[in-house]
Amino acid sequence: MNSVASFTVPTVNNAPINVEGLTEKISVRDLDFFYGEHRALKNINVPLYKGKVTAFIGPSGCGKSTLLRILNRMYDLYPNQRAAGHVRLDNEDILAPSQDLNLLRAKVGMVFQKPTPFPMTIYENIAFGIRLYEKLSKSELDDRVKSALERAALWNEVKDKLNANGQSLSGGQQQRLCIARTVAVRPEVILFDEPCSALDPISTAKIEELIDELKDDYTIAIVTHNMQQAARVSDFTAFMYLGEMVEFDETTKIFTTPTDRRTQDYITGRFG
Ligand SMILES: Nc1ncnc2c1ncn2[C@@H]1O[C@H](COP(=O)(O)OP(=O)(O)OP(=O)(O)O)[C@@H](O)[C@H]1O
Repeated sequence: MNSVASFTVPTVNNAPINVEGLTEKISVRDLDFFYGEHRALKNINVPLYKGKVTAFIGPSGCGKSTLLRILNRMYDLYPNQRAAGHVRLDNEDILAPSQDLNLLRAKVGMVFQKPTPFPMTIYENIAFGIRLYEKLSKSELDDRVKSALERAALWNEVKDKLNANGQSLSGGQQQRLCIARTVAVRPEVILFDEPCSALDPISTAKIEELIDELKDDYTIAIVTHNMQQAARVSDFTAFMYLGEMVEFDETTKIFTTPTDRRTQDYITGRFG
């Protein structure tokens, strides 16, 4: 963790501080995670900077998805899964038992590997989530649905068929629908877990463009196996190996002059 050293203590009295003008939106500190007895994450320390995209890379099984699923307490849905340590969102520990999970998941949205539209209309796919959190008038709801679809660069393709089933869209459109659904509840952080792995190159390019646009308003984390994608979309990159955070740094640094030999070997395709 040599190059990450300057990032590991960016708090003063538990308050986020600026590191070279950056604000930590999420601070992961001394985090362990267990599937039953299996310790899948070991002493993870990493910041997610506000308004930036952070990519998580590393060989299969190194713990990338596990880490992402902790950031909105998704693991809480499963027995025998346990996190220990600290994850602060705006300085509030989201691992605290008192954490309101609905509120947390409204603030920290997630887009999965496989597009997962609900078996309902395009309109309802978006409106459904909004209604869980807010009571809006019909016209306010219409406006919100429209702006979420615009934000996800899907409006022009679906504006004349909002009553069609969401599952009738192409894979790439379905993934943008899922992004619109996430954006519609106005989260502060968006987690992308290999969002393009089921998509063709054109749809992938659209999602990458979208991520680039979204980062102006959201803090973004993305798990990807695609090194070019990590290099293209992210500002910071975290390289994980066997449940450990090996190196975290600016993406340009990770891809040009990584500090750790294992990072170098991974990005040059020597393993993984
Ligand atoms: N539900 C589970 N029960 C038990 N162990 C699990 C479970 N999910 C993941 N693991 C283990 O935790 C470790 C980390 O898995 P995780 O899925 O987070 O890795 P990953 O880096 O996202 O992998 P991939 O790139 O293949 O998706 C692995 O050793 C995996 O076998």
